Amino acid sequence: MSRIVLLEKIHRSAADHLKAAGFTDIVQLPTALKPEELPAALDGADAVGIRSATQIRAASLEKLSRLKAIGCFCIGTNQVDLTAAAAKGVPVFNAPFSNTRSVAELVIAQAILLLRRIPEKNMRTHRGQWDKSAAGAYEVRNKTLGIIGYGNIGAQVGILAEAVGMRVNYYDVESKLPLGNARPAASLDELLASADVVTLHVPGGSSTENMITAPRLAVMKPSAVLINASRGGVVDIDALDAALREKRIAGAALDVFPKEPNNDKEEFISPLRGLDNVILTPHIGGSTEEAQENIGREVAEKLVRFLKAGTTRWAVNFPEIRHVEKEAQSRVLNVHRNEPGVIARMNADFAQAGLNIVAQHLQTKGAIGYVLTDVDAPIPPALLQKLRAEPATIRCELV
Ligand SMILES: NC(=O)C1=CN([C@@H]2O[C@H](COP(=O)(O)OP(=O)(O)OC[C@H]3O[C@@H](n4cnc5c(N)ncnc54)[C@H](O)[C@@H]3O)[C@@H](O)[C@H]2O)C=CC1
Ligand SMILES: O=C(O)C(=O)COP(=O)(O)O
Repeated sequence: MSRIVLLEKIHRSAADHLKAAGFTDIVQLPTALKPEELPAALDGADAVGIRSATQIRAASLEKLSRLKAIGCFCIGTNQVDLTAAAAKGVPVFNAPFSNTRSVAELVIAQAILLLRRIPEKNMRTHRGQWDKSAAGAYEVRNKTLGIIGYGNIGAQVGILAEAVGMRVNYYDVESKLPLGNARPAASLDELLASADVVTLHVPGGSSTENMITAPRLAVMKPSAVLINASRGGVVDIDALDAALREKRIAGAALDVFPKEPNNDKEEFISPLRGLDNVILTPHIGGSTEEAQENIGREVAEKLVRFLKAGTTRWAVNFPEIRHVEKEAQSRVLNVHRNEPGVIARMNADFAQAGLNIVAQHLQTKGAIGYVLTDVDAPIPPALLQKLRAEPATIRCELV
């Protein structure tokens, strides 16, 4: 029976779904793990569930030889080395839409709070000051929202922003169909210069690392505010700190940080702590009851389908095979290097063992080939060994 380890307080809906599907060996841990803690914690694990904080890089994957699947119980997957995982025959799943709305609602709330200077007013009122003044406080109506990254979250933020009367501009590296009255900007700087509220919704990783630096912040209006609920590395935090302290921009709301604590015992360290015009939240953009319950169920279902049937629909790094139940007594899962002749040789091995193939499902993605073969007989251990010994084989197992 497969062992599944769930980290980072994944919602109980995940364990409930896994148990209902017959998986009883479930280990649940409340925190993220550091790379050096992974081998011991995941010893014997067939699948692991993480959220955004646990980094699974190539070096860790090398040590996790039994691991067959990774479930990211969130949207972002930049915390996993997707290429290294695919090369080890490990599909990675996520929940690409489940917390979109939660992030979009938070961003709209932050836009309103920042333009009304609520963070400062809140701090002052807590300190006993009665700063009843309209100076520098604005409605969001008729203001321009600049969205960087017009994907699932960015587009939904745009729709909600129009509902409160904002004009919406967006910038994306891909050509995107504008929703509502949103308008694409010709360049990042054009978008930054036009916006009263700038909000970031790009993926993390090397392509967006330090996308917002001092020269980019200098293009923004002094009255504008910046919201980042994407990934901490997207903004050069020292440059932002300087821009805020020198009042070169009016405020910021940050939900994500270059360095985030792994658990609630570790202190959160940031130069932005204590600034009155900044909203800081502990990476809770997607942390609503609704989103977490949905995510738990959705990713658990993907893991169940993979562990029980080998199907990989919605895997983010792997050839996708649509869900089909086992159509015969045995199903052989084979991950291999995508090169000519592999399937022919494999099928010859089945034929030599006197086995008739009932159904076969093949997909490839880049360097990786993936095939499920259904046979109406038990698979002899010698055949399994032979298939595993094929030079192009990365992983070959019964499901
Ligand atoms: N704060 C939180 O709790 C949460 C944060 N997130 C973060 O939000 C990110 C975005 O999520 P989705 O909208 O679902 O992803 P998505 O993949 O639907 O959209 C990302 C968009 O960014 C665009 N993009 C990529 N590189 C770009 C660049 N250099 N410049 C401009 N545009 C670029 C893509 O073309 C795409 O349209 C996730 O990758 C994740 O890191 C997601 C959920 C919760
Ligand atoms: O969904 C995402 O990408 C997020 O950033 C949310 O991460 P979390 O599950 O809250 O650690």
